[in-house]
Amino acid sequence: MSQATSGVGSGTGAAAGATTPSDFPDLPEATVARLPEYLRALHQLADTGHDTVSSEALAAAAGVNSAKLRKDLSHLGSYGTRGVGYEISLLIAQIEHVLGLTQRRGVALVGVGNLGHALAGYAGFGSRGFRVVALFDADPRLVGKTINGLVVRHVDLLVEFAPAEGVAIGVIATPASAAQAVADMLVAAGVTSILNFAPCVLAVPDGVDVRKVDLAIELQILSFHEHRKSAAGGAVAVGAGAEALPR
Ligand SMILES: NC(=O)c1ccc[n+]([C@@H]2O[C@H](COP(=O)([O-])OP(=O)(O)OC[C@H]3O[C@@H](n4cnc5c(N)ncnc54)[C@H](O)[C@@H]3O)[C@@H](O)[C@H]2O)c1
Repeated sequence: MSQATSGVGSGTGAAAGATTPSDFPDLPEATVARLPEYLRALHQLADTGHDTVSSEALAAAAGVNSAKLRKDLSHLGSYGTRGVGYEISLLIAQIEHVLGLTQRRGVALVGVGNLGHALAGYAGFGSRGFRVVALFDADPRLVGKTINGLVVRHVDLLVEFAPAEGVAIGVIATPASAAQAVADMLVAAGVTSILNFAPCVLAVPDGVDVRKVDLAIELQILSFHEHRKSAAGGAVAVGAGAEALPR
């Protein structure tokens, strides 16, 4: 099993269409996590009429340093051309190929409360290679409702319907107390990739990948940096914009 918290994540040597993820068995996880950033930046550059981009400009657009970007892309066999840079369309095709984005993957959302409802209507999935194909919830008041053209089914039907709907990735947006049971259902339905928004650790069998998104963790990390900055500045314990918690 692999479980990770997100926070993050041409003059090409290898032809884009000829590569598969198994061609890159040693691709570092940190590089994989940065590829979507490069892809986003490359699409933006292509949309604004650019054909080529220097490593410095692409690195700036992706928010990384250019040495790291060149190293990342060298793992894919992309070295750019001196004086020209990377050919944008080729690099897009290659990164999409490595990330397996050449086919649109079906996503099931489980839990369509505040967060799940918002995710169900998120246009960014479609434009980035994903399609929400099924919605599940346990609340009888939600079951049968249509959200963004999809009918909410009872979660008890997940194992039956997920394979039929071509679900490749399950997104859990239920309370933490329900998340493990939902993960078990997704696994029973043959889903091997799970994005977990619930604040808990999931136990899954080998071969199932779980990524966790937790905005509170990101805020806590920022809080640590705020805390350190105020300590360095000799400020009082409660900094600007902060309020003491009740004891
Ligand atoms: N990761 C983040 O950054 C982040 C941000 C906000 C919320 N969350 C988490 O996301 C989850 C959802 O938050 P929310 O605000 O949408 O809560 P919510 O209460 O509005 O929605 C939860 C939904 O899950 C459904 N549900 C409960 N048990 C279920 C089950 N066994 N099977 C299927 N559906 C079930 C409920 O009926 C409800 O519709 C919570 O765990 C919350 O802590 C995470």
